[in-house]
Amino acid sequence: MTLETRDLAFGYGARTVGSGVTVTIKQGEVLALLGPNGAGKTTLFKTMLGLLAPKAGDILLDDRPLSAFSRAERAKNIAYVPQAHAALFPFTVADVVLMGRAARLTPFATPSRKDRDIAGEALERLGMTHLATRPYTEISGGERQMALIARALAQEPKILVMDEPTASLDYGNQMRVLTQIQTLASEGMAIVLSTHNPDHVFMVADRVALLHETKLVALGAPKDVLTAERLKQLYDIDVVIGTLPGSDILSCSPRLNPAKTLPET
Ligand SMILES: Nc1ncnc2c1ncn2[C@@H]1O[C@H](COP(=O)(O)OP(=O)(O)OP(=O)(O)O)[C@@H](O)[C@H]1O
Repeated sequence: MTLETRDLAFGYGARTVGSGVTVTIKQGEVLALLGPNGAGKTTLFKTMLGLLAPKAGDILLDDRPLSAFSRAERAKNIAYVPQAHAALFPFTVADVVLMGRAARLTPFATPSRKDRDIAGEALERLGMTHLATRPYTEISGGERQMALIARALAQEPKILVMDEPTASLDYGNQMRVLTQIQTLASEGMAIVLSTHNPDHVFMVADRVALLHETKLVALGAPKDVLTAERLKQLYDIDVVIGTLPGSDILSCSPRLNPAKTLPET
């Protein structure tokens, strides 16, 4: 299954946040989206998911307009992991993950043994089984993030869209989630994720797209796109990029500049 945007413009009300985004995400591929705070990554994702109406352009799922798919059909194919927010209702973690099965149930049907097993497997995959009976309102932000990833896996989607999936996770869970992303892609899932960490892009992404000043300024293999010049352009930070002894994965070493002040927001 492929998800494609053609000359997509997106935004809120009268305001266009970004435009001219043309990209195709294919089965088995990890595409990372990188861009400064406020660049429009979440807005682009919500538009690609059909949660926000496009301002211009097209979104196609397997060459068919996304708008031609029912909500249930979309949910069977595409799962979304939003950034974790404070929860309102004290569902257990197991129930939150089971909600990922909703798109696969007929109206008013209750989840079957199989649905519970799949939700249980998703929790296990992320090492979350010990939290299954805890209220979702009484776990940490990082644990909520992991539960939302498990919920998306329980949905058994073909395409997974993840908004900063490692943002609130400890170092170990960041690597566990990145490992799962790699495994899911090798099993054929298409994954689009946003991140603020270029090292994570080098670790798992096949391609990276850079969103800057309302445009997609670059799209390609991480080693070609994520250069010191580009990162300077995006973040106004000097970095050295290279491989450490014993590793064949590129990583960034930023240089701190005490003379620099914080930009005004
Ligand atoms: N609900 C909204 N209504 C109007 N404008 C919004 C809304 N949500 C976000 N924006 C604005 O749209 C722009 C893009 O926001 P968005 O959340 O998509 O950026 P982002 O790249 O995901 O940022 P971050 O890296 O900080 O999460 C920002 O200028 C933001 O202030």
